[in-house]
Amino acid sequence: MSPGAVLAAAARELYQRGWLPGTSGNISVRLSADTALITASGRDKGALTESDTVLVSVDTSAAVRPEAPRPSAETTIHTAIYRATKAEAVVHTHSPYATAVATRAGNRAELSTVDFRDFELLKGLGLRDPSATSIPVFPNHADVPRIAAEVERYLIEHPDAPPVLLIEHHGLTTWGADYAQARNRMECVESICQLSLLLKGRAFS
Ligand SMILES: CSC[C@@H](O)[C@@H](O)C(=O)COP(=O)(O)O
Ligand SMILES: [Zn+2]
Repeated sequence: MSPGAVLAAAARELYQRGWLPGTSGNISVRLSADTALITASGRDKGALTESDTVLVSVDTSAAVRPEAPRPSAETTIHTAIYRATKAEAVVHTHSPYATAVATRAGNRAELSTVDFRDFELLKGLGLRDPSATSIPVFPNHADVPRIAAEVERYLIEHPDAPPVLLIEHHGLTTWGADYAQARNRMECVESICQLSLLLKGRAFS
């Protein structure tokens, strides 16, 4: 399968799980040192096809070909992650439990963190110490490049940060060495957030 067909099939699968409602969410894979393929903006992710993907520059976040569809509105966040980490794939969802945790834990104006401890699924995140982690929660600025700049600065200043970020009132982003790993991490975090909410308050200790 071509990278575009892989992205489209991935988006359809995440949509079926209920994690990309109402055209939300975006996925990208790195294709070379300076390029990544990302989902086009505003498309129904449950019906995505290969033609709904766009090649963008990791350096500028712009589409490589001017006639291409408009890339995701959140392309700058993906490219910030590619510049700041060794990620080869990035997944952004509006999965409900992670979004609820981000919204309860966040601070509208400033970066905060949410701490998780002792969940077996933390082992799915590739952490040096999987017994606990601190996930950053970024303010949901209307200006997406401002979110991206804060993400890039945080990841450069915290090289051991988990491959996960939350955006308040918005959603979840994970990344990994390939799409399968990024998606698997997303599923682990969504499940940890669900468990945290079931356990009421434990995510906010
Ligand atoms: C449908 S509202 C969600 C969007 O504002 C955005 O957060 C999102 O996840 C999808 O944006 P997109 O530009 O389609 O990649
Ligand atoms: Zn989003």
